[in-house]
Amino acid sequence: MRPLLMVATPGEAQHLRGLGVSVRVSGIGAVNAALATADAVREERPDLVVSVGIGGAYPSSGLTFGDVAFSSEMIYATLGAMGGEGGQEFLDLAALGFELVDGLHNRLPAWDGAREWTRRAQGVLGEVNARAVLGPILTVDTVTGTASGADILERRFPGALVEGMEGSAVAHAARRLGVPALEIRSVSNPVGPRDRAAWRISEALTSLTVALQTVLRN
Ligand SMILES: O=C(O)c1cccc(C(=O)CC[C@H]2O[C@@H](n3cnc4c(=O)[nH]cnc43)[C@H](O)[C@@H]2O)c1
Repeated sequence: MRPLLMVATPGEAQHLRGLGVSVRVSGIGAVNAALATADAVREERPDLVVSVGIGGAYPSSGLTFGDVAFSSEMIYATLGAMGGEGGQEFLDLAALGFELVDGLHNRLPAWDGAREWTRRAQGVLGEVNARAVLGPILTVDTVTGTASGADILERRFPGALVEGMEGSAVAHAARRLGVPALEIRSVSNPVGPRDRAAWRISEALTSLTVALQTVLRN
C-alpha cells in the first residue's frame, strides 16, 4: 500500500515524519487542502489518501483528549443554504439540487478499510486508556466556538464525532482523481465555548502518531 498523509500544518507534519510514508502540508482550510491534495496525488500516485490532524470533539461523541476518530464518512457540514421557517433550516446540496461529485452531495464515503484500521488502532490506544472510534467527521470553515453552535451541528448530523477544517476537501480532491480517502483526527479540544487554554495539542499529536504507527505497520 502507498498511502499519502495530508496535514494542515508543519507542526502536525513534524510529529509524523518518522512514519516512513509521504506526508504533505496543505495549509489550513478546504481550499488549501483540495489544491495541495490534487498536486500531491498527481505527483506521488498514492493508492490511499489520508487526511490527518487534530480536531474538536462534539459533546455527544463522548470523546476526549487523545481519543482518535476514524471517518466512516467525511461531511461538508456547512455547504448549502439556510432557509425554511425563520431561515433556521439547513438545506444541503441535495435539497438545493446540486451535485458535488459522482452523484454525491455533502457526504463523501470513506475508504472501505476504515473499520479495520479503527479496530487495529483501538488495540493499541486501549493500552493508554484512549479510544479509537469510527463515525462521521465534519468539515467546517469556522471553528465552532459556542455550545449552541455545537448543538446545531450535532442535530444536523447525528453521530458526528469530531470537526476539522480539511477532511472533506482532501477526500473530494482525491475522489476526483480516482483515489480512495479516509480522515483520522485526534481530539485536541472539545467543540463548544472557545477556551484556547484548554487545547491539548501535544497529547492529541502523540496518540495520533501511535494510531498511525499501528495502522500503517501492516
Ligand atoms: O481559537 C483559536 O485561538 C485558535 C488558535 C490556534 C489555532 C486555531 C485553529 O483554528 C486551528 C485549526 C486547525 O486545527 C484543526 N482543528 C482543531 N480543532 C478544531 C476544531 O475544534 N474545529 C475545527 N478545526 C479544528 C483544523 O482542522 C485546522 O487545521 C484556533
